Amino acid sequence: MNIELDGVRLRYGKTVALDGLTLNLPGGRIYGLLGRNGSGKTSLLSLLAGFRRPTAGTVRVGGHPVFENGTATAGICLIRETLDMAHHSVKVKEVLEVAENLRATWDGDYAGTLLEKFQVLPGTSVGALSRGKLSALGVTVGLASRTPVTLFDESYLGMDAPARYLFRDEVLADFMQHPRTIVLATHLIEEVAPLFEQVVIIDRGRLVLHEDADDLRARGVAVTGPAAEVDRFVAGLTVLGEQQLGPTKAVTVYGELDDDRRRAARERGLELGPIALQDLFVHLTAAKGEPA
Ligand SMILES: Nc1ncnc2c1ncn2[C@@H]1O[C@H](COP(=O)(O)OP(=O)(O)OP(=O)(O)O)[C@@H](O)[C@H]1O
Repeated sequence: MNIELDGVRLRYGKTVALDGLTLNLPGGRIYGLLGRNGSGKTSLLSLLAGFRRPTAGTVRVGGHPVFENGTATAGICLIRETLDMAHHSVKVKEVLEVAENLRATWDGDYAGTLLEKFQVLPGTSVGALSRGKLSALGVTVGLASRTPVTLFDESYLGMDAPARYLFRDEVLADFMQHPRTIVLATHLIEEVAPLFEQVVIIDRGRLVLHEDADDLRARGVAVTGPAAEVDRFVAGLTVLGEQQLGPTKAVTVYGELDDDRRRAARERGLELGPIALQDLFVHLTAAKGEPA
């Protein structure tokens, strides 16, 4: 299901959270939504879920405006860091029952399997869950809803590393079986970056880029080899970071290398490798005076 934003502006009183955002996200893909603190990610996802009305511009999902449109929002599931809907006395199994009643696409067996994998007991009350287990319940609801548009807003914060890896693997496996539009807003970029087909970066409410993840990765390169050779090779390039271990140095640079430069690197015994998406993100969103 396609997501389309046209000239979207969102204000909270005097604060402009989103400022003229125009974006077209074709359906059936996994998107990474990246942005620094306060850049507008949660605001954007709230608009997509129909929780808020844009101050200006249009938000359409599957071709339809979403605000106050129950038919459209039935196919959209937003999972935030904490479960919005659950009072602390409600039991886990009751949360799943509510989700089942809300979503025609709900898969109860899959929800049960996920709870087992995340080791969350159905009889536990929500208030008794640890932060990580609460997040696990949230992502269980998000995945088992199988809504055509599923939005995860930092929903796995608080989960330990094995649980986060489980979440990542489940997103991929379930997406392959049941393709849909998934948007993941995250600060743990490298952990989930392998999932992203396309990346959207926003900063101060404005679009910085919307690009294929592979094209974005190709915007930078890691150069590794003998320190002196590496220094000579990267002279004049935009260096994002460097690490040295004994005589070997690894430098990440911003900018694509043409074939001649790549050949020259090989002739000097230098290795060229992919750069972390997180390094590019830091560079592209660095404020004046910050390391980029
Ligand atoms: N309910 C609100 N009332 C007033 N201002 C708000 C409200 N919600 C968000 N804002 C402001 O809107 C801007 C965007 O916030 P938003 O929560 O969308 O950013 P974010 O990218 O999700 O941030 P983070 O990564 O820190 O969660 C910020 O300046 C924030 O202070």
